[in-house]
Amino acid sequence: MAKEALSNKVGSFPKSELYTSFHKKIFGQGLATSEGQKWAKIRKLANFALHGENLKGMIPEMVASVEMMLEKWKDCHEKELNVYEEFKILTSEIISRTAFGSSFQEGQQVFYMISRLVLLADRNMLSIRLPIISKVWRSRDEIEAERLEEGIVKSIMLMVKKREDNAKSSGEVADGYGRDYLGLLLKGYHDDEDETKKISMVELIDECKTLYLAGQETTNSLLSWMILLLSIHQDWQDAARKEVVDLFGHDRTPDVDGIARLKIISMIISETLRLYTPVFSGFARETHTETTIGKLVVPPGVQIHFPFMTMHHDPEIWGEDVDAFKPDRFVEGIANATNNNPAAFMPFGAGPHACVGFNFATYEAKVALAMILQRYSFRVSPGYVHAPSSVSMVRPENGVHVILTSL
Ligand code: HEM
Repeated sequence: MAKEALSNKVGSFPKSELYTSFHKKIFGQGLATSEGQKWAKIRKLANFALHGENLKGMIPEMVASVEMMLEKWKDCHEKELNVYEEFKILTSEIISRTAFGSSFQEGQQVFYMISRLVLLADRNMLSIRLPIISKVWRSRDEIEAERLEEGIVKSIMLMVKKREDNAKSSGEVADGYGRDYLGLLLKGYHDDEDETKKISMVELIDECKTLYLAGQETTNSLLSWMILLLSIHQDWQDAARKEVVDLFGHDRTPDVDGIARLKIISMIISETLRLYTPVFSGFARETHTETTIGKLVVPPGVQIHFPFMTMHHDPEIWGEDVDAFKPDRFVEGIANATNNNPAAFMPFGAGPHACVGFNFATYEAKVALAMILQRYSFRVSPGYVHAPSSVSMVRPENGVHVILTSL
């Protein structure tokens, strides 16, 4: 039923209005929250930017970002490291470089401001706004959120201006904006020939915000939980390392062909996404007319939520060992792992709004994990305290502390 509703073939389950003014400030009218023509226009662009040859072309940037992180780890032999904080910088660096031709350092303020907005949104999820009073009085959080929003817009505008100036000085305005996401958005913004492709500055800014958030927090969560699970399950860590070393040795960097052959790591990624589903629940959808879903007749005005995490922990689908880390449940594919119910596994959502960064995230996780396994073994630090929390994503509240051993 969840898949049917998310597939939304007849347009019966559009996304609901965002919960609070805080969420509106985070996502604006970006890809993750828009519908119809507006969504289709940007989705086409994002598909082009994040798939195929463009995606393959991003692998050297992913590798370079991981190398930067590993360079810092050189003095960490037998020391404790909070990989959650390390991956926060890594995933920010990767999305900054690949989508915006920038760097973590340059985008640092935007990342910080977006994370702060996410915290405020979570804190105010259930706060009630009184219609008249809220017009004249704003809470401290609302005032801070407004300042943050202004700051984010300002920083993105600076990045946009820099790219426009570069294009002008190169003399190639049409193609000089670049082929990354920012370049494609700017081309759309300056497109005077085709009204259907034209993008407004507000849309452009909302898309940048969406990608800064969606492209960073999610993969950070995946990588952190994966390292934790492999620290606990040393047999799987050894198996994954063997696979990597057989393919790339201890110092050859991962390439496209090799990445496609990382079967054990693919299984580990799936099992991690099942146990610690970063996006634990999709955006709510809402019926606008009476709609039939499966055998259910849903009246108009009903909000539908998609608890991906709960679906991934249903013993009827996954068996009695549902809570155990068993990557080999995916060895024969998703249909086999889900007792012939593949729609029960949807860490990246389903239907037209399914994650546009699915391949990007998978490449990123494989490249990072492979390069770490080539150089280090790792085990859980005695200082680690297990505290998964769900502030926007399923994240480790106290970080993931491991002890690294150089190989
Ligand atoms: C492990 C990593 C990731 C997970 C688990 C994940 C999960 C998801 C899920 C479940 C959705 C659908 C939400 C819904 O339908 O309500 C989604 C949508 C989206 N994701 Fe991801 N995501 C990940 C990484 C990324 C990355 C790296 C990017 C960008 C580079 C990205 C960009 C987006 C965007 C823009 C959407 C909205 C798509 C649309 O509505 O058309 N995601 N993601």
